[in-house]
Formats: sequence, structure tokens, C-alpha cells
Amino acid sequence: MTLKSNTRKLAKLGKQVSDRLNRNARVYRFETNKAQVYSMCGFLPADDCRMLVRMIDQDAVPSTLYDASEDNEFRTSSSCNFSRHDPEIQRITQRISGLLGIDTGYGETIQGQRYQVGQQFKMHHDFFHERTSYWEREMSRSGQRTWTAMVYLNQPEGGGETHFPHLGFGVVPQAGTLLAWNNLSPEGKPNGYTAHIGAPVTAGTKYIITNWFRERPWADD
Ligand SMILES: O=C(O)CCC(=O)C(=O)O
Ligand SMILES: [Fe+2]
Repeated sequence: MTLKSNTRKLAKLGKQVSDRLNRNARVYRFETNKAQVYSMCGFLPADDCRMLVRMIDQDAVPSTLYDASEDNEFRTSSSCNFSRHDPEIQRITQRISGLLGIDTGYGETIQGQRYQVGQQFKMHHDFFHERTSYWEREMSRSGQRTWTAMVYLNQPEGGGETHFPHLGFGVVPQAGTLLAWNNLSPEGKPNGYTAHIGAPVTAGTKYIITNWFRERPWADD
């Protein structure tokens, strides 16, 4: 038996979150009807960005993939798996969840990412794909990925943009800017248009945090 999402619940979540962001005058909605993509400048203050950069530098390990890809160059960044018990991480988590209006319990523990010169994350979707080795495990654990929220912690000297090739736009990293999108369609199904890349950094280092939300409360290992 293949585990399935509750698409009605996911459709409702998509509408709830997008209605909330649409009402927020500080949040910008990208002009496309193919996906719900938003950004907000100045979401995180500079001292929080600096604190997170320090934490990432302390604990970064090579990034992993759900689907071990043949391509060694697919995701070459380093990641930092923060502790969800860290009070500072809880504060940042609450800030993100509060903006989106999703209970903090639905978010995977925030991850930090560091990309050095030449490092990148090639085109991918954040939602889970059926018929993969991880599908049953992830679907029984906390269900499909719904929204992604990421925050740029600095501005690398060159490169590192987040591009959405099917939507025709990209975002240049700027310290404190949040970028959030619904990985699912208004019907609550995986939305292929949300494919995105973290372009190679060409100068300096890029730091971000990522918060992926799930269909059901996050069950930690
Ligand atoms: O680095 C980026 O700009 C994109 C990161 C990303 O796609 C992810 O963490 O899922
Ligand atoms: Fe992604």
C-alpha cells in the first residue's frame, strides 16, 4: 500500500497561510499564478543573523540528500542541524511560524546551510516524490512537506541566488530577508513549478537557515 497525503487538509493549509501572508503589508508576493511565493526584507535582525552564522560555523557537517543521488555535485553545501531544545532556535522558530501562521510543531527542526565558493544545490523540489526509497518512511513519519521558509543570513560577494526556473524569477541573498513558498498546489498536490536551485556561490560564503513544514507534527528521530 502506498501512503497518501490528505490533500483536502493540505489545500486548506495552503489557503490559510497564503491568505495570512497576502494580508501582511510587509510581505511581497511574487507575480505568478503558478505558485505561492513570498519574500520579506528585514525579517531577521542583524544580530540574529550573526548569531546563526556563528552557530553554523561551529557545527557544520556536509549536507545530505534524501535520495542518494549519483551526482556528487548535486548538493555540495555544509549543513548544521540545530537542536530544537536550544532557546535561541526556539525563538527563531516561533518567529517564522508566527509569520506563516503554522504551529511550530509542524516544522522540521531548522537547518543551517553554508555554501562556500563553487558550492550549490542543483534543481530540486522540497516536496517528497512517490516511488522513492524514502517515501514510506517520511509519509508515515510526518507526511508530505508543505511550506518552505528560508532566511538569508548574509550577502555573499557573488552568486548564491535562489532561482525558480519554471517561474522565471530568482532572489539575490540579502541578510535578514525571508523567502517562503508553498510546495503544493491550491489542490494540495505537489506543485512541479516550485522547482528551485541554490546557484553556485562565486565569491565569499553564503549562509541561510531553512525551515521545512510538514503535513503532520514533526516526529524527531
Ligand atoms: O540555497 C538556496 O538558495 C536554496 C536552498 C534550498 O533549496 C533548500 O534548502 O531546500
Ligand atoms: Fe529546496
